[in-house]
Parts: sequence; C-alpha cells; structure tokens
Amino acid sequence: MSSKSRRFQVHLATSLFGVLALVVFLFIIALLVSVPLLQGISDKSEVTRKQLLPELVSAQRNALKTEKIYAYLQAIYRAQNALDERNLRLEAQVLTQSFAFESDQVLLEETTALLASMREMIRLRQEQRQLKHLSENLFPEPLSRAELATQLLFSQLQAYPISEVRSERLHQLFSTELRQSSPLWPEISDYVQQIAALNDQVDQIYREALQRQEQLASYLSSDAALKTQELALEIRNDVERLGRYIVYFILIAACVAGVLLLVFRHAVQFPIETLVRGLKAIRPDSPVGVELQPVFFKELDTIRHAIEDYSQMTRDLHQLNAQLHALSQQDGLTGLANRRCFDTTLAEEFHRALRHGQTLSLLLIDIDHFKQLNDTYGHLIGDLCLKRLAEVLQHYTQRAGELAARFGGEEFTLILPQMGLQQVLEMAERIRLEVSELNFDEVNRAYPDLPPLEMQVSIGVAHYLPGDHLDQESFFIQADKALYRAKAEGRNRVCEGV
Ligand SMILES: Nc1nc2c(ncn2[C@@H]2O[C@H](COP(=O)(O)OP(=O)(O)OP(=O)(O)O)[C@@H](O)[C@H]2O)c(=O)[nH]1
Repeated sequence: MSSKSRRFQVHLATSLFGVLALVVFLFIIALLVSVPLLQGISDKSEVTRKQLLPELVSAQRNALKTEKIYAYLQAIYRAQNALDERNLRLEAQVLTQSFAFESDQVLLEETTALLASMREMIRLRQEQRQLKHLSENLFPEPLSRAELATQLLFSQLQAYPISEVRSERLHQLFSTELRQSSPLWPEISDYVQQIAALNDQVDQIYREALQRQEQLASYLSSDAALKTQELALEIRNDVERLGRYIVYFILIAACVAGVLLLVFRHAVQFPIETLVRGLKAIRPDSPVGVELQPVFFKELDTIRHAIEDYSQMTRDLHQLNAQLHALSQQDGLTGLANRRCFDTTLAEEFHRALRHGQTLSLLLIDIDHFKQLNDTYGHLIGDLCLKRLAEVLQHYTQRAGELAARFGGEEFTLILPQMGLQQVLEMAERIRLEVSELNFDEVNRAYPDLPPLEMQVSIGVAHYLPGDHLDQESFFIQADKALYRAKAEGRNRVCEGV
C-alpha cells in the first residue's frame, strides 16, 4: 500500500456544501441589493402614476384655466361697454368656481384674487363711464374743436387704457387749447384728471393681476412637473444602478462558475481520469503495483488508496495462485514434479515428439530394497534417501523440456526429449553410478552400530524413435517392463525397453 499522502485535502461533500453556500450567499446578496431597489422603483413609479401624473394633468388643466382667466382679464381690460364686462366677469366667475374642488390653497386664493381684480376693474370702469357721462353734459351744442377733442380724449381714455405717461401727455396736449378757448376748462380738467386717475388705477390693478397670473402659472407648471422630473430622475438612477448590479452579479457569477469549472477539472475530472487509467493499468503479473498521485478531495483519495490496494491484492493473489499451481504440481518431500505434473508433461512431450518427429526418452527409476532400508534406518532416513536421489535427478534435467518427477513412493521418472538412445543409456548409467556412490557419512556416524548406508537404483529406459508405432501408454509400459527386467535381473542396473 502506498504511503504517499497529500498534505492538504478536503472532503468533496464539504466542498460541494461550500459551493452551495457561496451560491446561496451571492443570491442573498443580490436579493438584498436588488429587492430594495426594485421596491423603490416600484414605489416611485406608483407615486408618479397615482399622485404626480394626476397632479401634473390637473396642474396643466388648471394652468390652461388660469390662462383663460387671464384672457378674460385682458378682455375685461379692453371691453368697450358694461355688458361685455359683465358677461366676461360672469364667465370668469364660472371658471374660477370650478377651482372650488381643488385642494390647492394657493390656486384658490390666487384665482379668487384675480376675480376680485376683475370686479375692481369693472367697478372703476363704471365710475369712469359715469364721469364721462357727467363731463359730456358740460358741453353745449355746437361743440368747439377743443371740446370735440376733449370728448375724443375721454373716449380714447375710456376705450384704450393707456399708461400714466401717455395720459399725462394727451391731457397736456388738449388742455392747453381748452384752457385758452373754453370757460368750462376747470371742470373739464377736473373730470379729465379723475378719469385719468381711474384709468391709472385700472392699469395698476391690471398689471398686478397680470403678475399674479404669471406667478400662478409658473407655480402650477413648476411644482408637479418638478416633482415628477425629480422622481423620474431618481427612477432612472435606480434603474441604472440596478442594471450595474445585475452586470456585476453576472460577472461575479461568471467568474465563480469559471473558477469552479477549473477547480472541478483539476480536482475532480482529471483525478477521476487518472484513477480510471490506474484501474485499467492493473496487471496481475506486473512486477510492481499501480501507484497514483495523491488527490485533493479525500473521497477521491480514498478511491486512489482502494485502487492501489486492489492492485497490490491482485498481484498477491496472482503470486498465490502461481504458488498454489506450483505446489499442485510439486512433490512435497523432494520438491520434484509430482505425478500429476509428470502425466501432463509426458502427454505434452509425447505429442510434441509425434508432431515434430523427434525422439523422446523415459526413465523409470526405483530404489532397490527400499523397504529394507526403511526398516533398517527408519522412515526419516528413508526420506533423506528420497531427497538425495531427487537432487541427483534434478541435476540431470536442466534443459528445456526435461523433467524429473516423483512417480510415487520410491519410484521416480525422467522425461528426456530429443536425445539419442546411446546418450540416454549413458546418462542412466551415470545416474545409477552416482546414486550408488552417494555419501551418507552423517547417517553412518549417527548409526555406528548399523551397516553403512548405501543406496542403489534400478532403471528402466524407454526410447521413442520417429516412425515407431507407439502410443503414450505403450511407451510407458515399455519403460515399466524395462525396470521390471532390471529388478528381475538382480537390480542396480539399467535395462532398455523393447
Ligand atoms: N521413508 C519412506 N518410505 C516410503 C515412502 N513411500 C514409500 N515408502 C516405502 O517404500 C517401500 C517400498 O517397498 P517395496 O514396494 O516392497 O519395494 P522394495 O522394498 O524397494 O523392493 P524392490 O523394489 O523390489 O527392490 C515401502 O516400505 C514403503 O513404505 C516415503 O515417502 N518415505
């Protein structure tokens, strides 16, 4: 198992929770910022819609009405007779009364004052007319040029209200001639002055009324319009701010998403791909186990550990299987191949020899009087003899395809492919000789009372030549018969099968 570990690791679940918390936090911030703004925009729009716009419309309407009142005022100022003045005043009065339902005190007061100005103007005009009438009675028929001029002056003064300066100038113009020609001059002059004074009063009232009307008009048009304009400006600012916040929020969200994507790719996607590659790279027969780099998230690192453990386990299992297989093919005492392995190998080699037209030799080796040896020295020494014999046989089967096996009990076999008969017989003879010369000094020292230990073997040889009409069983029987013959002929010898 790998001991590698990353210093800083976090749980994937904790990280996901953190990301979720961050998203919720950003969302709450966005809500906290945008909701009051939206509420403000909504409230201001509502105020504009329900209050200011009607006020504006009403102000416009009222401004028009006051314009009309002003027109009446002008008309009254220029009216030629009392009837016109009266009609105009009545119409203006009706118009003014329509303001009765308005809650605006300034409007009410100002229009009432305008109406009062009209009344006053009409009253003064009435007085002028009376004075004119009185002055007309002063002049006897026929009228002199000066008197006619004076009458004309009166009518002028009456008909067209003129400024103080102008009336003074006219008065001077005509009065010089009258003073010289008419005995009525003092009275006429008095009337002229009275009428001029009234005219001046009317002028004064008219100017004042004009000023009032102008102020009222600007008051009406400015108040609601200003408020609406201010509110519209605020709404625009709020909307712009909201737009900026939305852009910021989108930018922040995009940055967070980008960072998360990068983190996900580096901390999740790439490690998972590496883990999958590691998993696929596991080979039971590989000399080294899979080793992977530690990863950031603990859960993935746990999987990495599991993959490394699995890789190690697979290799261990493979080795164990190999060992078990070897054991299943091996004789426990001597370490040579066992009977099962011998059977398989003989079948393979026999078929190979048949297929390729090669020679194959089989030696059956049996320890002579092994029962007696056991009985004399005991089974442990008997086992020792079996092992020493196995060592000798192992030594003679080093080439590929050659096999030394314990057939059973004290009986052994050698499979020797691609050797000539003479070569095989010589090898069998060398084995027999080597076995008979084995040194058992340690046993003899241990058992001084017993005769010295010696071991001899009988060997039966079967030899297959390409073209021989032999099957595997006959081949084996041939070796067995040869061994039997070696035993029968006195043991400690090599016999060739026929
Ligand atoms: N110590 C020991 N003895 C074994 C083992 N397997 C078989 N034997 C003994 O081998 C002996 C075989 O005796 P026999 O079959 O009579 O053959 P032999 O005494 O060798 O006589 P010949 O083969 O005719 O020379 C028996 O006494 C078995 O107990 C073993 O693994 N260890």
